[in-house]
Amino acid sequence: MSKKTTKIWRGNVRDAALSILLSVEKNQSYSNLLLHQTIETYDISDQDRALLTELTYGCIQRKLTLDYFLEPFVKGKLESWVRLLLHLSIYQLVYLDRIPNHAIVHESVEIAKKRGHKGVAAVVNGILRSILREGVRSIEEIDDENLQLSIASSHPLWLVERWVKQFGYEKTAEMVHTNNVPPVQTVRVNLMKTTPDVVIQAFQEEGIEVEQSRFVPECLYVMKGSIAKTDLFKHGFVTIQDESSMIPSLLLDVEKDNRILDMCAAPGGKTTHIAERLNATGSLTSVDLHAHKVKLIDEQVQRLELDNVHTIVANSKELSDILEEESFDRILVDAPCSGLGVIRRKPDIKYTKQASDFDSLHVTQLQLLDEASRLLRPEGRLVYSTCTIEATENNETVQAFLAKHPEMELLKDVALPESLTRFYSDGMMQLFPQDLNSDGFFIAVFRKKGVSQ
Ligand SMILES: C[S@@+](CC[C@H](N)C(=O)[O-])C[C@H]1O[C@@H](n2cnc3c(N)ncnc32)[C@H](O)[C@@H]1O
Repeated sequence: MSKKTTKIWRGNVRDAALSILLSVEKNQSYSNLLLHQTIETYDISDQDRALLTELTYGCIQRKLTLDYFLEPFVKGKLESWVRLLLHLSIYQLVYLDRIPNHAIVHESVEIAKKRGHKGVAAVVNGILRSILREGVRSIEEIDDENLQLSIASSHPLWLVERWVKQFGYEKTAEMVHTNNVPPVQTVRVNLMKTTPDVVIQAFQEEGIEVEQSRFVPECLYVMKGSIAKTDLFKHGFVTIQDESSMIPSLLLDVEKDNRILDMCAAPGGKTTHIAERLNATGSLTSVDLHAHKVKLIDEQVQRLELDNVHTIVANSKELSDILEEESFDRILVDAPCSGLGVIRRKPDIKYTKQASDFDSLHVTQLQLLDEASRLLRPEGRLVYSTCTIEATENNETVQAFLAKHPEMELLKDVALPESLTRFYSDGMMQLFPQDLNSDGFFIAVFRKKGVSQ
């Protein structure tokens, strides 16, 4: 079976979804970025965008389950695009009930003809008709508990086994199932300009339903409506940000005249949050390695009308070459990490990470923390955060850092909203996606001991 053409089939949602799935499979880009590009190139109508998103994310999220359903019906080897086309069809047959079965089969056969030839179309037709006749096999018949969880939730077995060892079966099961549930959008209210009550009222008048979080006071859940095109967003009253990502800035305990450093700042979610909590007399230096990413911080700073942020393009592992040692009251290291806490937003991550990635990230994270300890003044506070739940990058990075830096200690008592205190213990906070229904996150809070100690 050979591929005949990849010419764009304008307006065709399923062909568009297939082209995204193929690019993700070839590691060409992340699904969320491809989705935006494909909506443009395929000229997908407004009403079909939600279906395109659902098909794309659904097939990536359920890849291993779909393969498990497909396998008994396949004789011989299938080309990647044919297998992904069958995933797309099985996904619709099993998980969506608004599209009639005959329409699903018909459309898949048409795509097979267009991308391949009549022979491929006959194979696709035959497999789908057999599935309709016989049904898909049960996952419950898998004996091994971890393998069953891996197939049911479509997370690679090695990750499931690793997490069961680290967190136990129940926590892992809750986490992998939550990873397949779409997140609720959250926004952060810019406290420098307004209050949550005023924003809730203003959104209500525009027909947008939001609810205030009981965890982070400036966080609102968007229950109905879209935020990105509202005036409140354009004029900097709110920022779209996951709730977990708001917590590191709370834990930084910003005081009005602080000199603050954000060492891994782009695209600026936490930097702008810190700046919103800082008085005009305080200052915030925000650093990132990449110029194009620093531009994104500048854009957000401008939108939010913040005038206390100074951005720098630099390697934060070498910042003491350009910034004065022991000169910052607060430092945030929101480190590069494996991102295993954000699988709900970027489902492709779970198939591409390897254990060796955790080790190399651990080294980078330690180098960044080393530099942070040089730049922090005695009695200053350092917050370390990642959006992963992987121990190598979290607890183990913290322990290795403490072992090397006797001048640093974990802060056991911190001010937090009451509803969050149960997640904080011994200077650290590990959030799973199921805890606040938000990203999986890790945060550690350090203090540099005073000169007399
Ligand atoms: C987790 S992201 C930061 C997210 C950001 N704090 C926010 O809330 O929007 C990590 C960032 O670290 C940056 N980074 C990675 N290595 C770096 C280095 N050596 N020096 C400075 N920035 C680095 C990456 O470019 C990336 O933007």
